[in-house]
Amino acid sequence: MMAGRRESFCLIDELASLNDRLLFAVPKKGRLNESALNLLAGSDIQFHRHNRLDIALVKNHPLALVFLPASDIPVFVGQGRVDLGITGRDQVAEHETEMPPTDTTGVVEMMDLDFGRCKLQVQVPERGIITSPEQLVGKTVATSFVNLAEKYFRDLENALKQDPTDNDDGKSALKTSIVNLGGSVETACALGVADGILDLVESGETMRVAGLKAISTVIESTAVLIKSKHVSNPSLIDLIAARIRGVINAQKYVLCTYNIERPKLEAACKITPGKRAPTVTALEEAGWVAIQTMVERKRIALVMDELTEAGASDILVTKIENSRTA
Ligand SMILES: Nc1ncnc2c1ncn2[C@@H]1O[C@H](COP(=O)(O)OP(=O)(O)OP(=O)(O)O)[C@@H](O)[C@H]1O
Ligand SMILES: O=P(O)(O)OC[C@H]1O[C@H](OP(=O)(O)OP(=O)(O)O)[C@H](O)[C@@H]1O
Repeated sequence: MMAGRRESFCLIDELASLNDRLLFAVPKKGRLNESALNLLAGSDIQFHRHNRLDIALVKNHPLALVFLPASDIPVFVGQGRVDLGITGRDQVAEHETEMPPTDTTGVVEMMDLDFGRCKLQVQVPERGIITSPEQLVGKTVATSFVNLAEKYFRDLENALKQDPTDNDDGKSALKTSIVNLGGSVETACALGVADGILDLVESGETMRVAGLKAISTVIESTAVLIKSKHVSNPSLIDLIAARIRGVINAQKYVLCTYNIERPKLEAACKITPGKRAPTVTALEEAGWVAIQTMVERKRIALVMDELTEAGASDILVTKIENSRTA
């Protein structure tokens, strides 16, 4: 209790002290929280968050972080109440299905952040008789993505109505009912709440353990940086975006250096073309050059094999701490 009284920060006081600070929404919990915070740390956005307070002033920029559920971030940014945000593309799509963007509302996607990769998939019991989403028409589907589910099944229902090959076994008149669940959606079929679900899949482990299989993909998602259509300080937004891009590129690429005889240079450059072009430096030893180039981290083992095959030697791979590239 004493600690609570000593640290008597409250949301209203913090809001009053925001002045002209740009507001940046960050997922307050869940799957995107840790990676988003790592991205801010890598971008040198320094803040101290008081216990339970969902606003934190950034020490080294005229910026304040607002910690919100990932699903609410498109609402705040879309209305221009918050300038920037990190959330999933699936959450943006869910919001925009309910509230289609206009010239002045809705969000602008600035950057793919390369984490939080998952698919929103229609799933049904593995041992059941349903093998296609059309067979779910007229049945019950549980999800946290009610707007995307409504749209997906309304579109399916309309397509079935218009299908001339449909010998109308009654499906065309049917309406699929969508049940809104807050979480643990994968339990809905086993517990008799729904015939199928619409839920996120990353590794597939949750789906497998629940005895479900995917029969269709509604959307593929990653975390994205979004901005509002009413940004107050575009130069600060650009600075923050450039820093975040630097951190992402540093995570995505490694620096590869190697030596090669000049006649083999052209073949080697085809293997490692770099982001713009490889840096080629003459070596003291006649006929040899050194190459320095950025390579996608996920391809580096294959690239090293191919370089060795092409005659490269002294291949070194180093981590990039940060970067600014076009
Ligand atoms: N298994 C996963 N792998 C990768 N990304 C995921 C995964 N599950 C969710 N995400 C991404 O993280 C976002 C937030 O999902 P999460 O389940 O963490 O929500 P949350 O903020 O905890 O909210 P709640 O649990 O209240 O629905 C999703 O919209 C999606 O973009
Ligand atoms: O394919 P997987 O790697 O198993 O991940 C998929 C699971 O992750 C998410 O749920 P989360 O664990 O965040 O909890 P929730 O069910 O409460 O949303 C999602 O809703 C799936 O249930």
